[in-house]
Amino acid sequence: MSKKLKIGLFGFGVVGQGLYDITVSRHLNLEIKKIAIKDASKKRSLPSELFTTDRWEILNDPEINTVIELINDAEAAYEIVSYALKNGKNVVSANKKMIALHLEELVQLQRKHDTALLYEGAVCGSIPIIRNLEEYYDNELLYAVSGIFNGSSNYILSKVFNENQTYGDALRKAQELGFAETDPTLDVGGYDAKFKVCIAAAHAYGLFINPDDVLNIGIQNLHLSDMKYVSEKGQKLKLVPVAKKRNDNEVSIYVLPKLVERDDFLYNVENEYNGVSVQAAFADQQFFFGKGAGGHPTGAAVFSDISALRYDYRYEYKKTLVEEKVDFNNEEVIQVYLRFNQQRLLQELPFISIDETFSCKQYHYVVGSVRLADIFNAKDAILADGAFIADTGKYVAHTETLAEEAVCCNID
Ligand SMILES: NC(=O)C1=CN([C@@H]2O[C@H](COP(=O)(O)OP(=O)(O)OC[C@H]3O[C@@H](n4cnc5c(N)ncnc54)[C@H](OP(=O)(O)O)[C@@H]3O)[C@@H](O)[C@H]2O)C=CC1
Ligand SMILES: N[C@@H](CC=O)C(=O)O
Repeated sequence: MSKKLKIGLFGFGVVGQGLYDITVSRHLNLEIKKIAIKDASKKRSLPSELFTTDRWEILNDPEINTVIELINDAEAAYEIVSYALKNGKNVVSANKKMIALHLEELVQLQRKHDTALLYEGAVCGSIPIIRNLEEYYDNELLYAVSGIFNGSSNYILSKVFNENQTYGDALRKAQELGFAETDPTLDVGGYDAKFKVCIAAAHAYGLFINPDDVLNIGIQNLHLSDMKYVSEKGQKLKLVPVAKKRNDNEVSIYVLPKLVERDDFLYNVENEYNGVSVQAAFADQQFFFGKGAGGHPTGAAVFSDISALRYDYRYEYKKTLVEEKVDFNNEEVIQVYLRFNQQRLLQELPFISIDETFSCKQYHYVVGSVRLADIFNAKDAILADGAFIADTGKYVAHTETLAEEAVCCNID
């Protein structure tokens, strides 16, 4: 027999309303008792008695056993979620920024207070990736989790490449459709994808990472010359977060635009759709595809978490408990395309090797190998130059191997 859920809902925006539509169309054993919002003067589609601007009406109501947190303010969300967990309420949240910034502590709170926090909707909207990483890949050796994790930037890239829309128009449309974050820099700057991949890494590898230590550069400096380069090569450009094993003990995590070949599953992922590729030792490559943003797709993931709470489902974070720990670092070497304006940028971003160069009056580009740590250190300079950097996806031997080769060949 499933538990009756008495719900306090925080947020009645794109996702909150999407979730509400789903709950009224499916008859689970649950009731939304109160909805907390911020602006009391906004017109609502439901009776006014259902709404409050006082969070304590929900948090201190002993009848409410489940809090659904769907607000667009990560700091307030952290206060609400941690208070609820400490006070015996289970929580569902879609707030990837809040979760990624506080995950380790939120896991401790769940353990200490015997409460559950579920957040499938926080990573890739409707795609059920967290529960799969947690349960299905429980004992599988995972080499890599990567893909398209941000619907807004993918929507923008689809519109500018396939429909000749301007970047600004496409971004505005993504905002109108409710895909973009309140601050869209989070989307186009690769922060949102970074928060999501950090959460995924906790379930894939048992790693709690400070997102500030992870490289993220997005599509914000995309220029016509970059689009020309990509199209001439018959490739597509996607914003791709990567979490991959370098060896038994080390994991690399980063977010960069990526040049994608026609035979890559990501090539055909367009608009607000997301795609998650899991590379596992025995299952080999698997690909999950679905809507990554929007009220109903995200609401569906939140609804599935609510449904799971009726049966006391919780994440066990099993991989954080194993003895053989893995570490995160930025030592990986990748091949990148870098289009830039000022030659001095190459002093800030030291290339290990250069495979292709081009120069004209307006701009220059190089294709070559570079350490993630060096891109991380040069991030501000890259963005200030107006440069655009993208992972070519071409395999590069690890730094140690390159260093060994340099010694063999007597290269400095
Ligand atoms: N949009 C999407 O496709 C997806 C969004 N998410 C995440 O879901 C969350 C909600 O996003 P979304 O629905 O798009 O956001 P919206 O901006 O559409 O809605 C935000 C809601 O939060 C309410 N709110 C803000 N601050 C507070 C507060 N302190 N107390 C109570 N209510 C508050 C707002 O109130 P009011 O109505 O009064 O303004 C509004 O109802 C975010 O964390 C987002 O990152 C996750 C996956 C997909
Ligand atoms: N802004 C996000 C919303 C879903 O997480 C996105 O565009 O993917």
